[in-house]
Amino acid sequence: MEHQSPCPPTTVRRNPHRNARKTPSTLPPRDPPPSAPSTIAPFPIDELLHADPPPDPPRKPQSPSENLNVFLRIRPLDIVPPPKIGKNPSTAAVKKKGKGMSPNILKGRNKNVCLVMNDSSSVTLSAPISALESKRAKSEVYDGFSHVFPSDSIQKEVYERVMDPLVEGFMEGKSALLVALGPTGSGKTHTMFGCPRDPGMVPRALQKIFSHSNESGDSHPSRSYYLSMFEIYSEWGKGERILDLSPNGVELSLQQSSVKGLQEVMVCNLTVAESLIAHGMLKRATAATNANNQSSRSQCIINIRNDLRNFDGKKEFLSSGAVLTIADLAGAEKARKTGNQGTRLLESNFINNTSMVFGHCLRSLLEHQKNPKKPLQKHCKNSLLTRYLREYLEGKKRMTLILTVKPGEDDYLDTSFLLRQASPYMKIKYSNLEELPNFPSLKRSTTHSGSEHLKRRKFNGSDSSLVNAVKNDNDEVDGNHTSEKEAKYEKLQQKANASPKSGRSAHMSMERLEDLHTEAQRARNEKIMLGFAKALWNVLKEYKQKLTESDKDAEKLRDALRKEKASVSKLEKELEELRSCCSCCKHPSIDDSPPKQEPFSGFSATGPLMKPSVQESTKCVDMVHEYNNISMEYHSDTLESRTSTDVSKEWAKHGGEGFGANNILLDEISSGDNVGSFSSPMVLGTVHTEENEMIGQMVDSFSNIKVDEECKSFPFGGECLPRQTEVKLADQKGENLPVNNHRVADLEETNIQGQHLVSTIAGSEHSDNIDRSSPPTSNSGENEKVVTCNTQNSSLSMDGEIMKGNPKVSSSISKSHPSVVKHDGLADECKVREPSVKIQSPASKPPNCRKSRTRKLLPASAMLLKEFNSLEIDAENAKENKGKSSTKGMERSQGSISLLRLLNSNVNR
Ligand SMILES: Nc1ncnc2c1ncn2[C@@H]1O[C@H](COP(=O)(O)OP(=O)(O)OP(=O)(O)O)[C@@H](O)[C@H]1O
Repeated sequence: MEHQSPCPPTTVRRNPHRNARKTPSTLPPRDPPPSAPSTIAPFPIDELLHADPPPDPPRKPQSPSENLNVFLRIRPLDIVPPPKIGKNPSTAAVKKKGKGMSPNILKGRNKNVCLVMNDSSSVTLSAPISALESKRAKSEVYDGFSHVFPSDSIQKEVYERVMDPLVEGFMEGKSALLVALGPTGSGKTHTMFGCPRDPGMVPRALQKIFSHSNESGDSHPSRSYYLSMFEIYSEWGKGERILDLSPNGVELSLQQSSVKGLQEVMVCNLTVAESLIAHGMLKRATAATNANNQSSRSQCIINIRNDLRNFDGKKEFLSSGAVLTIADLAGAEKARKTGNQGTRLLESNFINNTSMVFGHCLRSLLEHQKNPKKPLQKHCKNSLLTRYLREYLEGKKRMTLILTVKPGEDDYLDTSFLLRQASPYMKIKYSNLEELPNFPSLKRSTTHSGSEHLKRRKFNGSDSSLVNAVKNDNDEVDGNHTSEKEAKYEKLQQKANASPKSGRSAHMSMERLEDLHTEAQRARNEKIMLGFAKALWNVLKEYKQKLTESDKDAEKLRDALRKEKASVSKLEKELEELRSCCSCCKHPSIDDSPPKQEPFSGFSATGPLMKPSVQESTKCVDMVHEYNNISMEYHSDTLESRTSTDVSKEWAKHGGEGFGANNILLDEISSGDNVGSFSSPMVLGTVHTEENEMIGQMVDSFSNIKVDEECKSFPFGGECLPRQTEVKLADQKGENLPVNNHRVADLEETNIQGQHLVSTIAGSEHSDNIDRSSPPTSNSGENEKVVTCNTQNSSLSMDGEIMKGNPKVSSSISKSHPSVVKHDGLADECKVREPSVKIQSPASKPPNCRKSRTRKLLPASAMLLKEFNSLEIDAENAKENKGKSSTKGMERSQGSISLLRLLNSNVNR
């Protein structure tokens, strides 16, 4: 029974291509595709899976004008799929399988594929039935790949096609970048790193590099390589981070397009390099998902830098600074397929976002190249990966892409997405960038338009004169000429483009041109550094100037401070001297330094009141002034310090000259101006010596005298001349009499002024209760009695009032004269003086005392008489006492006698 063979279920009639892209016309012509019809006839899938790949086209040398190389690698289909997370408890066993990275191909288990290889540069993507919305089949042809690696391709083949040209270029000094793109589990990591049994691109590249180095080790001893490895990851979705995958690597940061702090390990042999790579792979973040049991969760980047230090003199190596970069990106993944949750889901977002940004950058570059008016979008700044690969993504450096896909029907959407996204990249064109690496002028110009790249690429540099001109210009290090050099270089390129030449001479010229550009770059760097140094120098100069000014100001301040200190010390010295003088003044020697005629302001002898008296008075007036000074000193601050000896000496010195009535003092006292200060307890309370006591008594006596300005009876000068006449009379009458008795008797017997004088001495001028009826006596004893009686009366009669009026002053006075009370005569005098002082005190004065004051001065002779009496009493009492003061009293008595004699003689004259 013959059965009609049914229509094969796997036969799918697909619609004609809708989005299939023809090979770009700019691509080099490839071998005619075996069969790339627009409509694919139904064919068994087994044929597709197990059919031999079409013969590879002959390998052509990479043209400088070729487009972006995009390779496609199809992962084997029959690999044991990873167990579902959480459903299979034996995950560890599965992981162990996966770790072995040996494809466990289950032949015939899943023969439904969606991607078939048409030829070495094209594939056809057929949508599975389940994915079709309608019954109409859908297939897409993607052509134009640099090469398509079938599922059974081996690592070596991939390396030779993809990596080896880059390594060779790297060895020649050309930087290169290889990026693996593809959905999760598509074999990116396997392609890049492989396994020990089947190493991937990186191990093979290292093997090639070091084998080449070993072969030419003797001739190029200066060549060295540095390896660095880092990953960009996202932890808990908190942004991107960079981790150094080298041993002792730490977290890094990205500045501009360079990773700051990235460790570069110098590798001198393959073993070291492989161990570093293995260590980095162990350190790299991976996790198991439903799509891949060891899924990469980060973007891993490996840099191999070729550092060529010297030249061998024969061959010129331009590999200095060339970097070979290999990037294994984490594959885009769908949460539905991976089953990611939580952290894995956040990582998926980061991975998908990075892949999307990467694609945006390349698409923007492509659009910009198509239409130069369209600006290059700045998508690179949206992720660390694109920022790091910015120069590549902006078309400044050549890069290579290898796409890994899974051919299964289940992976149709992922594969379709990747092919649709990446197939346009094949149209990205590169100018001759690799031949002119790291040229600043070129870097700037490439950002403007792609047409300039073409111009540079066509440059053959055969015009040696122009090259020499540029070289000569480059010899100048002056940075100002660098821009001119660059301009000349641009002109040079334009002229060279106008007359292109080919062949070996053009290539050599290009190499020389590279040297010139290297020198130009050096000069530009020097210019930049020179400008920076100048700016820094200017700033330092400004700071130095400011510092100098500040130092000057500080020096001025220091000088001023020194002066101030000197003045302060000087003042302190003066103060000390004054203090020492004060202490010395406590024991002044008047004999050695007689007081000068510089009256104290409050006791000035040259005041308006005293002027007429000075002119008209006799020497006695001068003596009064003399005493004025003495008294001034006495009352200023030497009152308490002057010893009896000093006073006696002064007394003896002045003899009859220096002793006299202190008119000014009297004036001041009687006017009440200085009563307060004069009668201050502080001053008077410090008087303890006999001399001070005596002087105090004298001053007190003076204070009793009131100058009657209205009566004009001042005895010595001016208006008081009548008194002086009366004094003369008294003097004429009592020549041989004792001075005291004579004076007192004369005064009391002959004129009213005498009585007035006596009463004034007694301080009874203003006292109404003084007994004025006491009869005067003519003998000395009576006189003395009268005086005593008068004084006693006055004192008795005054005491009560005064004590009431100013007990404080009275108390102070009594304290200041403690010894006076012991002697009757002196006590009487004191009793007389005490109330008189009190009478003159402000407290006892009437309110209008100052306006209606009367000044009445005693003749100096009267006062001297009074004092003389006291001295006599002192002399008599001295015998009863210890005898010390008697001698002094006698001296003073003698001085007083001589003084009185002199006074009398002056008066007589
Ligand atoms: N060409 C191949 N031949 C044999 N096995 C392969 C091939 N490609 C991938 N595999 C296997 O597939 C599994 C996943 O591969 P790999 O981890 O390289 O995928 P991936 O693209 O890096 O995934 P992810 O993006 O998640 O890291 C590995 O077990 C690997 O051994």
